[in-house]
Amino acid sequence: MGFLPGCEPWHRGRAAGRDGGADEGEKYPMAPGGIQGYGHAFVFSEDQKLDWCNMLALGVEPAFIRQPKLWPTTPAKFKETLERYSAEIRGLCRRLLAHIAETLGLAPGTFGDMFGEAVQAVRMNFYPPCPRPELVLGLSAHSDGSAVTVLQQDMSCAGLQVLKDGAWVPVHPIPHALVINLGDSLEVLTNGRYKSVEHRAVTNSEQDRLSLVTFYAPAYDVELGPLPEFVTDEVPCRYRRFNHGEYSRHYVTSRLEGKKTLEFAKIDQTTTTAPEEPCSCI
Ligand SMILES: O=C(O)CCC(=O)C(=O)O
Ligand SMILES: [Fe+2]
Repeated sequence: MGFLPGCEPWHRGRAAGRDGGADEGEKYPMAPGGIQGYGHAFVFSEDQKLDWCNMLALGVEPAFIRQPKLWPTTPAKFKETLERYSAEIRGLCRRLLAHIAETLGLAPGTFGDMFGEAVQAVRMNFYPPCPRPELVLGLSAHSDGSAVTVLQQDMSCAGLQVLKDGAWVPVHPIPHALVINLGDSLEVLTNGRYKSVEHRAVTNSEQDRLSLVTFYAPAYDVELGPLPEFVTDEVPCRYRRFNHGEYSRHYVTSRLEGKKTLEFAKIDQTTTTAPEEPCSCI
């Protein structure tokens, strides 16, 4: 699979202003505090050190989350290409979730049935070469607020790293391979059996880098909480129940700071007194 032909030139050439024209991205600005459009997301203060990344972020499904004015009109096939790509990735996410359910001893349709009309968003991250890569990250450490994330990265250089056993491990691009990250929804639903992966992107001084990322998450009105199968005497309920839309809002209004966002849902395990009501799970 190519790197989304038809969309890449927009991002790599035009958005960076290197075709001699105006920066196309300025036509689709991400509003302050917004999450769709072109610019910097997760910026909440003027003195915040910005990540070395320009992103074009677009809600794709369901249709009501789309902001058509923020969809680039050049190249002409941008919309058609992104829609075709997104439909394929949507099918892939559904299949992945069915297999993930099976690995957990659940019926394959468990997540599909639960997620309703799943939310799908895409982000094209562009990391320009950075003269001092040791001073700034391309994208700060975080876990994704999705259930699964499908990531396509530039073949020309590595940049993605995952945190494994306390060390940052590079995820080297493999030709024709997609990277699948588990997101926070699955960590909550499995009561921590599966963990959302903490990851970040680093920059380099030599080359720019692109990544194309699809986030696939439950519909906003879905209530999440650990499934009863994963709550036992040995593994008590670690997350409270919450509405996914509520979590999404919390996620996009918080800085990227490791897995801190998930604290929103965590039950404090250090309390020794029994909760007044037993943990109510789905
Ligand atoms: O650029 C990358 O490889 C990471 C992107 C990422 O983690 C994200 O957009 O959430
Ligand atoms: Fe991510």
